[in-house]
Amino acid sequence: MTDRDADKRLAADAAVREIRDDMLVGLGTGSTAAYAIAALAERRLRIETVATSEASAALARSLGLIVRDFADVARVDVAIDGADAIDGVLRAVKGAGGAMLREKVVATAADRMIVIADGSKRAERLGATKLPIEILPFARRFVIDRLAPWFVHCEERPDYRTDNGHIVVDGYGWDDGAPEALASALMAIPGVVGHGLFLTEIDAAYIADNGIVTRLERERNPR
Ligand SMILES: O=C[C@H](O)[C@H](O)[C@H](O)COP(=O)(O)O
Repeated sequence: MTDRDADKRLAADAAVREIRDDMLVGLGTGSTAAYAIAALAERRLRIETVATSEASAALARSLGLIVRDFADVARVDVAIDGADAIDGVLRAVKGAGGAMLREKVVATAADRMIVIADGSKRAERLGATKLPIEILPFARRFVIDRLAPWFVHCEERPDYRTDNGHIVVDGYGWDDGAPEALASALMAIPGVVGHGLFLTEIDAAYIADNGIVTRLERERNPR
């Protein structure tokens, strides 16, 4: 296990310690979230889960966790998920694994949303990280054209579909001075179904650097 993987596991273990019997837990997607899923399974709590991707659902079930269909769920107690970049005020970019739309739904449904990460994910500025945008395939060309003013360049992921059957375009070189404006502008383009900017959803983060876990809490939750 690399140091980075060890830190992912430490952050995941710390977050999973918040989980209690009878909770409904949102399972994130990606390599860090996978450590949380494994840690949850190891604890053998009396919990149920919902998953933000088919991959996480399959992993959780293979480890013996109960995974409910989120379509039948209105709220979640705690969601635990990774991030591609997270800043000091708990704003994040997610979606390198293409799961950002379901992740945002589950994060918003959760009373408490916890990000887990190794220290490489700390970011002074979010704009240095590519921003994934999920797009209705029908609107592909139209949306890419409308995205152009907001990014230095955009790249469509080749031969790729999300669990929702959509395509993903990664936007590089974006102005992170007013991310709320970018988030609103993206969602105002018909055919954009989601994006990886998480500006208000995250309540806490456990970030592990070289074996030391730091917990960050949102001081004032504007939701
Ligand atoms: O779509 C993927 C998710 O947003 C992941 O949570 C994110 O990309 C972090 O993944 P990892 O823990 O593998 O770096």
